[in-house]
Amino acid sequence: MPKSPENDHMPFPVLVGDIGGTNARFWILTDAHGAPKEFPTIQTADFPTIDQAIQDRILDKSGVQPRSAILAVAGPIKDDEIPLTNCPWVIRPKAMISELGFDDVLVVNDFEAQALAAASLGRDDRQPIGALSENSLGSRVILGPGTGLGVGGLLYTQHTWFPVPGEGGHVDLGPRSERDWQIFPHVEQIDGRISGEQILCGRGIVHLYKAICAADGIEAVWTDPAEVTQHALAGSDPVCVETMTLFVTYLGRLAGDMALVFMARGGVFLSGGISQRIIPLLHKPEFRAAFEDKAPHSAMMKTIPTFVVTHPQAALSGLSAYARTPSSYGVKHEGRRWQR
Ligand SMILES: Nc1ncnc2c1ncn2[C@@H]1O[C@H](COP(=O)(O)OP(=O)(O)OP(=O)(O)O)[C@@H](O)[C@H]1O
Repeated sequence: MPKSPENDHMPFPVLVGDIGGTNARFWILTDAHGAPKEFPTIQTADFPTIDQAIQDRILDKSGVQPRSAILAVAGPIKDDEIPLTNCPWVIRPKAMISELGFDDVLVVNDFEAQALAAASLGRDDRQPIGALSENSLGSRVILGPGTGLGVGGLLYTQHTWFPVPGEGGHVDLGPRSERDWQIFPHVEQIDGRISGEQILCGRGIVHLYKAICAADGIEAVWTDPAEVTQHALAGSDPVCVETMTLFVTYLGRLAGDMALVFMARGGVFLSGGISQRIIPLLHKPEFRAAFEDKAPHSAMMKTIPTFVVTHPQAALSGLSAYARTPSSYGVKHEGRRWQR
């Protein structure tokens, strides 16, 4: 099993990687200060193993042999073999050390990487939703609707950022308004319940759209989430407009709940593939209204800023910030760091 040395930094050059189901993205940091060396995004389907992808597209192209790797992956890290969700790649840190020449490999959760980004992103890397554009040095939350719904916390205490990976996308989402009560009986359930991820992700958009059609007794036309958002943005289909109005309402409601849990005075950050594509819809009043509608704490909620993360490689930026100044972050190494 892996060793558990805490608080020592990963030796440079460091390969940072964000390994998703569809795409894998990598940078090499040669030292703690210089700009990262960037590489084109790799489609995971193009290589049978992550090791081949790293060898062909990074090591053979770079001229720099990284000494260590920090990889962010979707899913739990429990063993020496880490399978990825939605892709046949398996991360084998021991083989990366013996065959690819690394001395040190750390594997973290993808929403931990996103949370690290929320600690370090500058003003140019985010767009405020609502009137508040500044944020204080305080705990934060990151929510990412994409293929699923990822949620991460970022606690700030004792001058240190502690990312908290969790499964917040699977909390219950309940009906609230009269219209919700008409629609929710038609939303597809998972084991008899409606979790956040049943609505607040790509396939969730289609679930919600179909539920509205069923509630109103009309025929569903669209089957792709991108079709629904495009018609909502263009105002060309009233059911799509309602779907996305309710989508941002429920996203605001859940974001507000997570802000309450983490007392996220430093703000809530929306990441994932969908948030950036629906920014005009998030700017409509419903998102913030639902976010703030948290009696008896509505006044406090009005003081919490909300942002869309616009940095194209937020997870890599978070991992890089950690690699450069590890002492600013409380990132657990135990059980997920392997050394030569
Ligand atoms: N324009 C759009 N509007 C709404 N949903 C979209 C749009 N484009 C893509 N999607 C949906 O977003 C989801 C993909 O999100 P995202 O790009 O965040 O993936 P991801 O989970 O980060 O992927 P990976 O696992 O490869 O990192 C899919 O369900 C897709 O159908």
